[in-house]
Amino acid sequence: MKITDIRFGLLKVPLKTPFKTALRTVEAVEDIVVELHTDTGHIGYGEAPATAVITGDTHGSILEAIRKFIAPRVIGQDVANLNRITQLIQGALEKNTSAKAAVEIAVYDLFGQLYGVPLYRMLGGGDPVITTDITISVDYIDKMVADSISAVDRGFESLKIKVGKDIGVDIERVKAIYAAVEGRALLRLDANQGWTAKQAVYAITMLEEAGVHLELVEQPVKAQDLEGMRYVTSRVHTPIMADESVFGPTEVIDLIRMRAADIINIKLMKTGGLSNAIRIADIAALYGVECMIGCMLESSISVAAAVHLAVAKSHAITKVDLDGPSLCAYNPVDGGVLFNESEISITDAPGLGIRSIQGMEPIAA
Ligand SMILES: C[C@H](N)C(=O)N[C@@H](CCC(=O)O)C(=O)O
Ligand SMILES: [Mg+2]
Repeated sequence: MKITDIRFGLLKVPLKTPFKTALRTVEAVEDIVVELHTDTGHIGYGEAPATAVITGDTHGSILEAIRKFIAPRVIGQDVANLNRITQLIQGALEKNTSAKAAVEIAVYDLFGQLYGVPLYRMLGGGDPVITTDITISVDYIDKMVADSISAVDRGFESLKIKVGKDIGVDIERVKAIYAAVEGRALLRLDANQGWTAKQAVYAITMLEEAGVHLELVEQPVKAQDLEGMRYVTSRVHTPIMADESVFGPTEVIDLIRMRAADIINIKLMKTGGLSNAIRIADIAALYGVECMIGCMLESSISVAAAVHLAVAKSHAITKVDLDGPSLCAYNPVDGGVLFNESEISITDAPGLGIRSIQGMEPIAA
């Protein structure tokens, strides 16, 4: 099975409700879809969101990186040589992790199709059902409490509460939500870099002393502030998770050696796809560090790849934040992984199992 062509589309799917973090507010998923065509007629699918405030990637940069640097290396390659292709993709240019991820995901999809089995089995197998949390956007306290109760009523047992806007209000936000859902859901906080190290220690300590149990706090301080991450991690009881601070395997090794976080959030759009995500899960497991699998604002195309990875690497990936498809007003994908509120399950279809994608605008190759 040889890769013969690469095609692009723009996928726009409105969100059920605006997604608000300390970094940005978004009303729709607007992602670049990549199709890899082959001489056997099989098509591999990938997807890349333009999360400029986190990865630096824009629609323009994703398309340019693939057209000029990645596609010339990938076209003509035999899908059976998976490791050679992933090396070609990763070595095509620096950074541009979302572009690399979209193409890598499509190659792994084809690799599964080549052997006629779902991707997670090619990655080592596992139990093909996982449970995700759901994000509660940062907002007025009453709205966040109502959104949290509604999520718990829909069956979510883990809530990812966005904070990082105003330290005093953040503490009140979390106390109010905890009082409303205590015993029905675990709370994870994500400050998306919105606090200083001292503010983070203050807020987390206040919540600990008030008896609010938090499963973890994600990325309390600026991405580059690894000393700040270590400062917070060493001063609170609540586990601290690194998200924007770590993209690839070498950063993960540095972070673990510094003891700058207790948990790592792996996202395919930060790692450049599955090959580095697999490395991170294996490195973390070696050091006995737990991982979360997360996503950006992505539909069920690229999130499907993250689900397959989570199933195959469940010894290392113990926490799941793959709520992108649940945040969308509808699922544009026919086939693929099944997203049913908190429960995500994989079918027996080969690769990612995607049959077609509705409502894409074609983009010239
Ligand atoms: C969607 C997911 N639950 C999430 O919160 N992901 C990111 C932010 C993604 C974005 O801004 O597009 C995170 O910070 O964990
Ligand atoms: Mg995060």
